[in-house]
Amino acid sequence: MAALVELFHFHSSPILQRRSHVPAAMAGSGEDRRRRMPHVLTVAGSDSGAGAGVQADIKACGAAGAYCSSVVTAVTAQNTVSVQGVHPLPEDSVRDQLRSVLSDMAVDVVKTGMLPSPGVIKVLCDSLREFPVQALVVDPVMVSTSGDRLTSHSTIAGYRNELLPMADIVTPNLKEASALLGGMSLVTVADMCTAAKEIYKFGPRNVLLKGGDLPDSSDAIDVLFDGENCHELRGLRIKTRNTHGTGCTLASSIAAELAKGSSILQAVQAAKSYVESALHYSKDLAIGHGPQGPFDHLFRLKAHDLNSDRKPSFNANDLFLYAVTDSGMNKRWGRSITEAVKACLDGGATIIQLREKEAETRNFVEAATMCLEICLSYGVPLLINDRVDVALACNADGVHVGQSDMPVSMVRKLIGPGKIIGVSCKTPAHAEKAWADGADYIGCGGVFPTNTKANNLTVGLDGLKAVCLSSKLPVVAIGGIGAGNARSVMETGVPKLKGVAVVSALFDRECVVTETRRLRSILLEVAAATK
Ligand SMILES: Nc1ncnc2c1ncn2[C@@H]1O[C@H](COP(=O)(O)OP(=O)(O)OP(=O)(O)O)[C@@H](O)[C@H]1O
Ligand SMILES: Cc1ncc(CO)c(N)n1
Ligand SMILES: [Mg+2]
Repeated sequence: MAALVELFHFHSSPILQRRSHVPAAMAGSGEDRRRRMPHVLTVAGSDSGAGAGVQADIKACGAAGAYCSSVVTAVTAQNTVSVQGVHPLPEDSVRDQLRSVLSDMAVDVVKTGMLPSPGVIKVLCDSLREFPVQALVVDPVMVSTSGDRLTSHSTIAGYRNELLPMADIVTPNLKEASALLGGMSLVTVADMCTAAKEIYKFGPRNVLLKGGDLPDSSDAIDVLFDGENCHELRGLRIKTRNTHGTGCTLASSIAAELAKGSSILQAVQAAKSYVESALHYSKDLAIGHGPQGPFDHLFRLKAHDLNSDRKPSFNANDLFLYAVTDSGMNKRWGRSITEAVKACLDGGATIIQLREKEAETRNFVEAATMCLEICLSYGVPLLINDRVDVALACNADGVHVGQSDMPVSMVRKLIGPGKIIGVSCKTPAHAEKAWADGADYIGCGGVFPTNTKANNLTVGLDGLKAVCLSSKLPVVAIGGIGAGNARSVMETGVPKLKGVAVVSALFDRECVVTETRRLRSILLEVAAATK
């Protein structure tokens, strides 16, 4: 009876309150002032190929800045072709490992992967009752992507009846969700929401149904049901064969973010964006001969290496008043491109981008060469929109590309380490990728509706803030910005936001110098007020 009462009490308390609200890394008692690290314990199987399982978990947590201890439940022999063997460890060994870690090492979050038998599930649930943790993330591993079974049929009941009621979040893929629900077929996003709600009834506080294997979808769509709302989380689907271990990685990354103090939704979004970046970064990686390769969890270390070779000549403060030229507007007002550039420099623009969508290449290169000379005399960098060839030909200071232009990593290879690369981003995932690929800054927008760019999705001030908060690179806001609203943009006060980029507010006006001065004095006022 006592056990039952304890169990009931355990289930009804929000798990994130079980221990402390203070993120692990910040907690510190008077007696022990040693630095703490967010700590995830993974209870999972070993993957000899190291793309999934315990090995993936340790790397994913490491990449997120969390410590990861590991209780091994089984040793698998597997590679990029298939699973050749599964050797479950004795339940006593799993119990011993759990006790060793949980009794001593102040674990914040437990993440589970392969649990080979109902007995192991029982051992784990008992251990969690004895040593409560802040949160439990359950990845109900059942079948490998190669189709090999990683658990017995009888464990499905163990998941449903014992483990899921204790979980803060469970992360089935489509097949696992279907198995948990006795074979329900899942083909659409609407099916995924229905299934997530059904799985929620088993007792977990959140259900993340992963759509990595959703047929015919150009996006990677996951669905998060939190008991009230069904959030549809869309990411880019990266074209690669290197997706072995995405599920383990996602769950571990969620666990690490929870250990750092994030909410469930924040943790899931950060984890999804990390998986997307890692897949993108590793899409051409060649490890193994089978159909599904692993990816590089620690790509960020490499991104740092690549970027640390560079001596970036870029100063983020140059983004303060960013002028983007438009040939149509110049024509309308009867100005040459050099006249337009000189005028905005006189008004105090701090960086110039030539955006010439119609110009013939010969004329564009000539104009860019003249503009570069003018910019050099003002000590202001000149960037070229989209045309890497034109930037190279006139030796401009850099290039600005959009999401459908040449990928940043290729631009970097072509223009070399010393040049500036900017990239247009609408989402935190875009921003993450821009950084990993070696860009120098991000242009985020359209913040407001604009006529300069047709069919351009508006992200609003909230979208801008979200990108700035997640971005490791400096950001310039763009899209419908002018003297009337620049103040509201800069007053968002988000640290990475360095300035505004403008087109029509400068160039679709009678006097470019006057308009640039007007905007500059507004920006200076906000900067002075927020200092
Ligand atoms: N090609 C891809 N591009 C981007 N994201 C992907 C891709 N494939 C999977 N994902 C994402 O990776 C995460 C894991 O989902 P997935 O459905 O692949 O899990 P899984 O089948 O459990 O993985 P595994 O069993 O291989 O470890 C999800 O967030 C999913 O959207
Ligand atoms: C050990 C292990 N755990 C989980 C998975 C699922 O990807 C796998 N292939 N191997
Ligand atoms: Mg999986």
